[in-house]
This record gives sequence, C-alpha cells and structure tokens, in this order.
Amino acid sequence: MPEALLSCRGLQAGYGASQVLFDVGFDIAPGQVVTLLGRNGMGKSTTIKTLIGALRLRAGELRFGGHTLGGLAADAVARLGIAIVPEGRQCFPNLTVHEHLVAFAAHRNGQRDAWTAERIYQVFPRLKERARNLGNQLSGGEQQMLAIGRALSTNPRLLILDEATEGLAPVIREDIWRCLRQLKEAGQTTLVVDKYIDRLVALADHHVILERGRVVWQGNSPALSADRGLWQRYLGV
Ligand SMILES: Nc1ncnc2c1ncn2[C@@H]1O[C@H](COP(=O)(O)OP(=O)(O)OP(=O)(O)O)[C@@H](O)[C@H]1O
Repeated sequence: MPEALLSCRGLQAGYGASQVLFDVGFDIAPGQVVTLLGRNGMGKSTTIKTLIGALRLRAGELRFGGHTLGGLAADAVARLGIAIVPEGRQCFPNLTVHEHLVAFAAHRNGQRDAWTAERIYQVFPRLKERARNLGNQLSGGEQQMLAIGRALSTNPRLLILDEATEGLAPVIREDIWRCLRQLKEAGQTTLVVDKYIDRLVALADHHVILERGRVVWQGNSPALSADRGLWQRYLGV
C-alpha cells in the first residue's frame, strides 16, 4: 500500500451544540477512488466539510500530503490541492464554458500531465461543443460536467464530488459515470459521495460506510458486493 495522500483518524465535528462526527477514520492512497456511503444524515457531507476546512475539526487527526489540515482555513486547504465539486454545481451565469476552465486554472498536483482546458475537453466533449456558451445557457448535465471540469482545472491532488449525479436524467448520469472512469484511468485521486451504490462499486477501489458519525465498515469493491447484508443494514437498499 503506497503512503496515503489523505489520512484521517478519529475525526470529530459538528454544528454548535450538536456533534455529528464521533469517530471517522480512513485513508486515500494516490490514484485511488474512495466512496463515503451511508443513509441520509449519517455525516457524509459533514465529513467533506471538515476535510475541506469549511467546518472546524474538534478532535482527531487529519493529514494531507504531509501537511496537518486541522485548523487550516478552506482557502489554504484548496491551495494545498483539495478541490470540491459541491452539491448544486454553482457555475457562473455570465462566464463562458471556456472561461470557467481557464479562470481558475492552477497547478496543484505537481504532476506533469496537467489538466488543461484541452485535456478536460477530451473527457467532456460536450463542453468543447459548448465552449462559447455562458454558464446559464447550459443544461443541468452540462453544468455538472463544467463544475467537474472547473475543479479539475485547478489540478487538485484530491478531487471531491458530493452528490455529483443528483437530479440528473439517467442518460446524463451514465455520461458522468463514464467520465469519472476516465478520470480514474488518468490517475486522478477522488473521493465520491453518491447514492448509486452499484455504479460506485464498479468505479471505486475502497468504500467507507458511515452510521451516525462513525465508520462502521470499510473495504474494497468485491467485499462490498459480496455482502448484501451491509447494503440492507447501512445503505437502505
Ligand atoms: N448546517 C447544519 N447545522 C446543523 N445541523 C446540520 C447542518 N448540516 C447538517 N446537519 C446535521 O448533521 C447531520 C449529518 O448531516 P450530513 O449532511 O453530514 O449527512 P449526509 O450523510 O451527508 O446525508 P445527506 O445525504 O442527507 O446530506 C444531520 O443530522 C443533519 O441534520
């Protein structure tokens, strides 16, 4: 097992008086795709908010690429190379597709094969066709592709997708899954939260199941596929 890019142990976090995360711990190795699973309200988004510095870490250890993240503000975490595609896409209505892909461009992964606009267009040919369109002229699926492309343009060492296929038509969702497979083949380290477990099993290397703010199971795709009891107990499917 290569050294982890992200490593968290015993994470605790919450909102005011309500504690939501009690004991969250997992690793993400370079190039891995890891999922956070669990029913609604179990702490997936709260874990992500804690990782990106949007929510204060109350206890635990959070390390990323040799840095300790706990206590760092969100902009500092972003500069270290964690990019998030948030729920709800958030494209800019009056920037063109191409402007989205160059305005935030950075080089944070230290790799030679940078995600340039051209490379992003290879993964998302639809975006190339729409390069001159404004953000508010795009369909929901195109906006989602653009949100992923924009995050990639910062060349993150870790890409985080929170419910990236939420609200999309099935055919568009499949397009997003195909793109995520391409990103994985290109070596992009990714953390995914989504509800389509069968698709995640096909895509990801490692899965982490949360139940009321604690990791109750983690393992690889064959192990998760083989244990339908886990799906019923923790995932409600
Ligand atoms: N801003 C907030 N203030 C107070 N409580 C919150 C806030 N955001 C989330 N919570 C609570 O924290 C708990 C965990 O929520 P979280 O959003 O992390 O769950 P989740 O696993 O991502 O599920 P979902 O798919 O519903 O988003 C829930 O009980 C939720 O009500």
